[in-house]
Amino acid sequence: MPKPEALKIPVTLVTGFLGAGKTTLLNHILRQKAGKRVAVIENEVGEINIDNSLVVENLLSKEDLVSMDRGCVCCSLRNDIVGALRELQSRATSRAISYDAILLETTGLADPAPVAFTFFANSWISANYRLDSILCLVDAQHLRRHLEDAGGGDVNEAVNQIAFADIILLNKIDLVSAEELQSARDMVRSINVTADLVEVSLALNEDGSVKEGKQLAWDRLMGINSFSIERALQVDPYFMDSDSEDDSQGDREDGGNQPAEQQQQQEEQQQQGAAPQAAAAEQQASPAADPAAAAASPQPPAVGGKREREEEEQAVQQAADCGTAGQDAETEAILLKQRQQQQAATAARLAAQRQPKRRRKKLHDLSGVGSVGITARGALDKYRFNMFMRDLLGEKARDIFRSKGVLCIHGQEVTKFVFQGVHETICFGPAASGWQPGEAQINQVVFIGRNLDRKALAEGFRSCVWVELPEGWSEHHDPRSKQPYYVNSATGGKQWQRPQLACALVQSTQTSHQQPTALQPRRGSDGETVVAVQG
Ligand SMILES: Nc1nc2c(ncn2[C@@H]2O[C@H](COP(=O)(O)OP(=O)(O)OP(=O)(O)O)[C@@H](O)[C@H]2O)c(=O)[nH]1
Repeated sequence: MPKPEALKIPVTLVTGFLGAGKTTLLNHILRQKAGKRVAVIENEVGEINIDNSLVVENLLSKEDLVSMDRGCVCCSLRNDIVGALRELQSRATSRAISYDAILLETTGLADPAPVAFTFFANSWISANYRLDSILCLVDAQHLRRHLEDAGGGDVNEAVNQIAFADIILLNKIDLVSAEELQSARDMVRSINVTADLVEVSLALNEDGSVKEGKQLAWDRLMGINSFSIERALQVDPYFMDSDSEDDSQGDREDGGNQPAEQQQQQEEQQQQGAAPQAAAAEQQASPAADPAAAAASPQPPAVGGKREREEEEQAVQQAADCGTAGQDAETEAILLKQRQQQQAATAARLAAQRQPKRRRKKLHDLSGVGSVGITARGALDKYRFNMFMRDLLGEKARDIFRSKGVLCIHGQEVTKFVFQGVHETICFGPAASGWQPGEAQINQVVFIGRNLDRKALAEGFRSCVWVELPEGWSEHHDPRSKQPYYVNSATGGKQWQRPQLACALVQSTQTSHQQPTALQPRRGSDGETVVAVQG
């Protein structure tokens, strides 16, 4: 039984290309909270989830975060959205709390359309949740590059993300000139003319306020009810068509444990034109499902041909006219409800009218684009790490869309460091909160990009692990360049090159999950210190 719209939990879909500022925005929203209980669903493309720990510190409880780490939500994980929402629901029930809002952060490579579609196609989700808005972060500094060659596949997801957005946050305006900002603005508007466009710089000041751009108040972003199926259909006429054999699996009260027979029946029904989403949307549209709305709206919503559409448009116009005449809150609530019903009716009509044709099979061809996650135990030599990143990005900044990690630096082991890279722009500094009790002080990095060489990256990164110098040698730093040099106390000799003895014997792992368990210095047969990675 669907809940009345007002009782459904609003879900904000946060999209935006890799590194555009989605997690930063989440933290900005979570810091404000405005007395609300917010849950977060994270989906990261990287093999190691770095963002979780960066978000969790702003949540009321760790339990309010669910991760979907098995892949990109738009390609393979749509049923996982059902699973994630169910997980949050069961955690909330066991703690006797309820959520005022849910933020769903997609990966930077996700197409928002199939994710949004799930909120209408799945009857359990549409009965309990409503898609409040699609909020897209755009990186003003890298937008042109992202639009030109994001992903390298047939579809540029950066374009899709902007096209489907209800609100666009043109972010990082602190990093661009006035001309570059104007050009970014024009590029965004050439893709989406209707979205609310807000220019911001979300990198926060010490006090948590947003730098430069306007303060982004909670109610500018949350609970704004701005998602519109009509607009989504304008962007993609096949929005309401499924592109996945799996869609039906999550579309049940039992969350997906339906017997095969029943499933087959459902598929047959779909083939006969009785699309379940149409029925669900119709049910949602029916005032009978919501007594308050029924009282407010004596006429059932129109579902059908041109005449009904005209009636709908008239009703919308009337509602708008009433609104401009300055109505009280109750009337505004009724008008809002009518709008929602009309939207649902439109969705139902369009879904019922169209032969249930599968949405084009995913063109999200990310061939050559992937992620490499690397774990290294032992504190890192800061200088080597800097050099490694400098050389890597100097050579491959165009292909490495995103890099991020959590690091333990030699000599500063008590501090948890975070590094964030978007192409060649790198930020490095202490994390907002340090290592948690029981948290392993290990280095974890993720590189996301095109044609990544896993072995070379793993070897390069692990060679940055600090290892003891051989006896008699000490490390010093040039006061100007900060470059380390080495002094042999026995001979008094100095050299820039680190004494050869300390070389890491690195094994690259097949997957990031296959982490080395220990990194222990030992003596090599020739007396050299080597570091053996025990996998
Ligand atoms: N200068 C500047 N940096 C920003 C701004 N917003 C975000 N950043 C930085 O950009 C980097 C990426 O930000 P994230 O919020 O992690 O981006 P994201 O979209 O969540 O990244 P992925 O989840 O990996 O796609 C971080 O180093 C942020 O601190 C901004 O307005 N100005």
